[in-house]
Amino acid sequence: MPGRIEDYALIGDLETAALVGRDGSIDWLCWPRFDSDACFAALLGDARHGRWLLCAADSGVKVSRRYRENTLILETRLESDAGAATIIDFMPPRGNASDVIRLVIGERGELALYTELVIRFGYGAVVPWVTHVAPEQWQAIAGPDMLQLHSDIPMKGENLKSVCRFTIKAGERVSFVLAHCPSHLPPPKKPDIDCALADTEHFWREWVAKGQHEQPLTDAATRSLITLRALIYSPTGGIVAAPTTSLPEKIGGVRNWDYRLCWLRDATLTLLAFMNAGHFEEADAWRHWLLRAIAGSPDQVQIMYGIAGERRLTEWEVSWLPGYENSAPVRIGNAAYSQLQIDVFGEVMDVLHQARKGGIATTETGWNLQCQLLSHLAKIWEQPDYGIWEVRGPPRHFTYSKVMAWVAFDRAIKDAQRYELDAPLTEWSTLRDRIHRHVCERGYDSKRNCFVQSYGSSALDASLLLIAQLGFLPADDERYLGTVRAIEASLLSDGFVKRYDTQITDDGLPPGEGVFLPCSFWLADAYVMCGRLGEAQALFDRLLALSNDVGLLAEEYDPATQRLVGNFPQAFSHLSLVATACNLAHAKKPAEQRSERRCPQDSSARR
Ligand SMILES: OC[C@H]1O[C@H](O[C@H]2O[C@H](CO)[C@@H](O)[C@H](O)[C@H]2O)[C@H](O)[C@@H](O)[C@@H]1O
Repeated sequence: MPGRIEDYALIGDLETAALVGRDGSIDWLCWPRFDSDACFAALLGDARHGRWLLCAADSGVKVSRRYRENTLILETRLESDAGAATIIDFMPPRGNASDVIRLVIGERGELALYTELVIRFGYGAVVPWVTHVAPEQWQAIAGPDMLQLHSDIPMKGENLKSVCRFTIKAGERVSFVLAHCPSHLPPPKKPDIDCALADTEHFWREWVAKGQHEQPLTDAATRSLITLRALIYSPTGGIVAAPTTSLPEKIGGVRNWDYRLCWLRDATLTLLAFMNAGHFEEADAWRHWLLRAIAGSPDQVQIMYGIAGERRLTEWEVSWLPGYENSAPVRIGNAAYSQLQIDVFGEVMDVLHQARKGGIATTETGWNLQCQLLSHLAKIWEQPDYGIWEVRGPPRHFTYSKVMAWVAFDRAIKDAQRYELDAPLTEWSTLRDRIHRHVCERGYDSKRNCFVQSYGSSALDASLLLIAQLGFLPADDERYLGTVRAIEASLLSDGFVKRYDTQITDDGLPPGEGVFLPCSFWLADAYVMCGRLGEAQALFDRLLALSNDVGLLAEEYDPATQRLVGNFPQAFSHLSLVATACNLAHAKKPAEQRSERRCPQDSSARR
């Protein structure tokens, strides 16, 4: 059985990532890309679906973990009366080869360790052809893929696995390097482990140091930024929402989705987090990714793409995997890619607006594309859509979608005015005002004094917490304050926020899921906006306490079982953490709405 979701830590090489359990088992790894087939899929089944275990051979050994400071290098310390050792797990940022390196260092006395490598390509289905090239070198081949293992100690084949029990003494080191390469090419050379470790450490420390922020970031925000950076597919700048598929939003349920894709929403919000923390390089790379991905006819813009901008993301179910703790189905691809979600236009315009303010150059082509997107939005904003939550029930007029249509025109107008860009300003301004009236008339319930999830509905929706931060209404507007109160009264579970009530809203799925962590951060942001700083800090602290021992968060949390649920680690949760950390850092000054947020490099001169 796989571990609990919070038992996993992330390592990655900026093109893919692996999950390492507290028990020393790598239970998830898709190679060579985030969205490739997994060769270790025990996470969604069991050891027979592929994993790589490296752990103490005997029971009674204490385990503790941490990341080496400001890096993605994982250190798992094993300790018993007999001895102590540390396992260092890491993936060097991708060069010519892609490696998982596991280095065991004996520190005291002696410890018995055990390793077991089970390679199953094709999401746990395909048993490879394994050959013994040299005493300490193995190759596993199936179709297009080859894995090569170099180990300092001999492994032996046993029941379609490679296994070894060994002892490590104080001062000794044992290393394992597992590399992926296409099976038609010569296998890569074994890297120098010390150089690879030093380079990896240098890469991450340097990246962290590049951020420019007015106040020092907290450790939690830094860990979130490192996690977000690890979710960027470096060759293209595309960002996955999470490195996993089908970790359930409810254990045993069907709300299991593939997140190894690039959502415009999640990616733009990630970019806002990076820009808040002064990381502009990634913002620029993603802006280029975006312009390539959405290039073409504006009426064909999708809400998500593959990491290289692929458009066909057909969803299918993996019949041979039982799913995480039997939460079936396991899905690959995501049918939501063809949905209309109007908020995405607002998110894209907002991030491009923030990028310009951050001094990231805009091109004429980029601005033309924005203008075309807006002329398309002008035609469709009144249509019902599937909303930010991508409901699989009927489309409707989601209030948040319309608010974001307002955001789209608002930000473009501001850019056109500030940077003197060519634009139909009168037309856009008229439309912006019309959308505002539309939302205030039809998305607002005057009897209950709150905005509602969709026009005509009585349901509430946590996305409406963003209304003030987006600049749609001031935070002291009675309608906004009433919405915050209504959400506090109806959508809280153990003080955390559900995105909506799955018993009331027909989202096309059986009801029941955890609290959605980004929404809980939004409530903390709303408290900041409303001047309720003590409550904001208290909620933020409670949210931080949900992160696991190495600072990672899933998409959701189940207060009943006190477990993290949903895909892991989830960009949406971590980017929201960074945003709230920044809001709290600025909270002593008047709260700033997102539309007016200052950027460390804010300069209209740098276009
Ligand atoms: O629960 C329904 C939907 O759940 C997923 O969407 C959620 O995750 C996305 C990526 O983080 C996020 O952008 C969206 O706002 C969330 O609701 C899933 O990907 C959908 O297919 C599914 O319908």
